[in-house]
Amino acid sequence: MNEARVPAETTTFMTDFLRQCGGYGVIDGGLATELERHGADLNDPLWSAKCLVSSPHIVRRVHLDYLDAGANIITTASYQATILGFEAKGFSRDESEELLRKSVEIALEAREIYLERCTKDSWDWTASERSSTRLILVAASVGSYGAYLADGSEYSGKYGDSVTLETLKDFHRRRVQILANAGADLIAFETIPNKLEAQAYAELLDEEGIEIPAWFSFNSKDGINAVSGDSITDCASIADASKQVVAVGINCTPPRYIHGLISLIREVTNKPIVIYPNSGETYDGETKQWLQSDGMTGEDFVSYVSKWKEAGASLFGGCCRTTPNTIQGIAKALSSKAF
Ligand code: MET
Ligand SMILES: [Zn+2]
Repeated sequence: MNEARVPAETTTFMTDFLRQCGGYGVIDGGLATELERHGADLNDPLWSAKCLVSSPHIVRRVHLDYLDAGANIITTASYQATILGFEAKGFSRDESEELLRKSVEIALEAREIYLERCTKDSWDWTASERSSTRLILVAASVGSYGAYLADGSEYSGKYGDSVTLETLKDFHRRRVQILANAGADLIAFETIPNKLEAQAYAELLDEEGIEIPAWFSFNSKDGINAVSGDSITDCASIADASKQVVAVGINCTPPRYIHGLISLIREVTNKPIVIYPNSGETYDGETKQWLQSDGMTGEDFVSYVSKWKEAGASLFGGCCRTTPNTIQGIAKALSSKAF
């Protein structure tokens, strides 16, 4: 680890942000599934990144809906945006890189529109003071190699023996560089299925001298391990060891597993814990449909947020199939508690 290159402000980036927000941060909810609710057809290897090409206005609209719902952090539509993915669609290398930048630009634009609107709408001094101090971060989403494969392997984490640490680093390198230089405040490495990919991200951040911080967020389907079977404590330890990682956690995982996972992660790190579960429904890759399963519903999910905060998490949002309503519920639940 080349600590000399990690800016001093990176170390305290998230704790400073959380302090300024009153101790916790609200993240947005599902982006891709919300784009679908707005009529986007994402049945495509690019998934949500398809909208960067076909309907950037819907992406901006959804970012704005989440800001209106109370989110302090919005994540870009770059989850499944990759240079190889765009090239497979016939875009040139330059055009592909431009589309990555565009994902960040749309989110920055939404933030600007939102803040401007707040200032205009404010009718008294108190309101304008409040809106001008509302902190909003743009997190550039990076989905896993498995997400690019678009074969559901971000939910198995099994890439086969031919995929090595170097394969993963080479796959993500240019994409991470571009997103880091596009004006985002941090990188959200999301739905990380295994240790190998976490290690690849940690090494990339270090070797490429990436100047913005990052969070690492894993997914689980048993409440103990990442989806690949690697233990969640091993995964979180890799995140803990990277100076540029400012929060560690779980996303796109059923709400019923979250409490236990927070406790496991807390055993190996003192970094802020980020959680943004999915709605608890399960995705059937064959039929391409979401199925309601037993356990918590979206409403229960919101009522558990304060428990998750007590267990040690400090950044809360939603993943697939959660909506601006979910985020509004989370924001309300947190603001009504005296923590
Ligand atoms: C499969 S997890 C997807 C995460 C991404 N940020 C989204 O909400 O679209
Ligand atoms: Zn998800």
